Amino acid sequence: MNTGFATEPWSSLVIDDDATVRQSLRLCLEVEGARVLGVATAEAALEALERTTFDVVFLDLWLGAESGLDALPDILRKQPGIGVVVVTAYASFETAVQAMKLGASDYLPKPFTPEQVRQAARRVVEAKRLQVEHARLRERVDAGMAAHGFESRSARYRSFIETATRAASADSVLLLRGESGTGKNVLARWIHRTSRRKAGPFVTVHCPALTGDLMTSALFGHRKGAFTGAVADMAGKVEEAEGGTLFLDEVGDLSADAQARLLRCLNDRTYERLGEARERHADVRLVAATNRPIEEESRSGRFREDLLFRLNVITLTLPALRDRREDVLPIALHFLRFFERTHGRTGLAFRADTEFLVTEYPWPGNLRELRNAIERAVTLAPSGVLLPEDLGLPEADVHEILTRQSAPPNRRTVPVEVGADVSLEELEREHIARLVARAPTFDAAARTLGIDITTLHRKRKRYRLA
Ligand SMILES: Nc1ncnc2c1ncn2[C@@H]1O[C@H](COP(=O)(O)OP(=O)(O)OP(=O)(O)O)[C@@H](O)[C@H]1O
Repeated sequence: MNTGFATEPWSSLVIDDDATVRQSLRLCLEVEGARVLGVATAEAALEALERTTFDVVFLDLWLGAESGLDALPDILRKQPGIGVVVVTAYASFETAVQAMKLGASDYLPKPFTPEQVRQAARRVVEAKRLQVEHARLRERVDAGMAAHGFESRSARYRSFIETATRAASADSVLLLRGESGTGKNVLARWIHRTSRRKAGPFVTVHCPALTGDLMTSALFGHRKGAFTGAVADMAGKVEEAEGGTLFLDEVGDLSADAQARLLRCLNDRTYERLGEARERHADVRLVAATNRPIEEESRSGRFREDLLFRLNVITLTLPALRDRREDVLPIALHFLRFFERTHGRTGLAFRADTEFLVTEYPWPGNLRELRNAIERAVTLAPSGVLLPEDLGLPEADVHEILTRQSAPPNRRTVPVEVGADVSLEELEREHIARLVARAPTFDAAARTLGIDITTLHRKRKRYRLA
């Protein structure tokens, strides 16, 4: 009978050198709907973790001659974020603290009751479910935020989006490139939504999170018993994405085996689950992304050249934020309005020097860094007027940019005139100053200059014009 607290199937790895304890933990957990794998040694546990993801691990702190505490960091490295409950007959406050410091989620003293096991498993599984839910909500927030995020004043970016729109409808393999935080994940999701596969699923695989057989089985699935730890048949992400789009983030991190299988899947649309002879057909559109120079990895033999050719048919390279400066302020204002709503604040505005900083800062972390800075300011700023320090940017950069802003314009002997020995900036400043002085309104001045009103205000601030 399954009296389980979890509505979805979940799995547990029990690591204990005592077969009786393994058996009693198995019984307690199976009643709760878990699929359980029991192993006696740390080595067997690490091997199982290499191949299968588990929701919760029960780890005995005394594994014969081995110490469970020593194995704990390796377990957490194999599957970052996995919940580990440490179990021991020699419960002491110090070992508990030590285990928690090393990253354990909970502590179970021996002898335990079925109710204690159930409670410990429930806490870990529910915390994990909440994390997944949080990530899902975050993705929806990002997708919602991006609804206006493809509008642009930059001719270069607009032409990029036009190309991306054409590529989206083509149903071919796409490779998205660009620095970290330029929006490859958001673009991939948008490509899916605008493609003819939009009614199908969109499935993301973050390749660096997977290694070895675990990667192959996560992508292509496995058959029960295919390896230690394969406690049930499992479909892979390729199957999950059937009829839709499979997004491989950081594709350069694919293992050699996964690369070979993916190439075959792209070439003849077939694959097999690990440990199964049955050939399956895949109707999936592949979108891959990388922020690394994958050609170098191909030259060094880490990434198959034939797969790179296959992925590289249509490449979309997202520009860095510093290469589309005209978009920075409108996007920052978009984020400001967005976070105002989500944080229940109103009437927030950048002070003039904050606006100057937002426009001039190079944003090496691109859209992600901009979004985080604005969210931080909206969350922490004590007043409605956002100050430069509210953005939490590196102090040296802030100082350098704000010094530039407050530097008095050079006293010069040469009059600022067309054809004189002056820079374009000085000419622009002078031209805007004279036009604004004589135009009846800022709107009229902007029209004459052929720029929009926001750009005019930005330039007035930048040149410190009245
Ligand atoms: N078009 C957009 N409009 C508004 N915000 C965006 C847009 N694209 C991305 N962002 C913001 O930037 C953040 C980072 O985007 P994303 O994760 O897509 O970048 P990435 O290039 O895939 O980064 P990495 O290479 O580090 O995985 C998103 O969480 C979102 O907040």
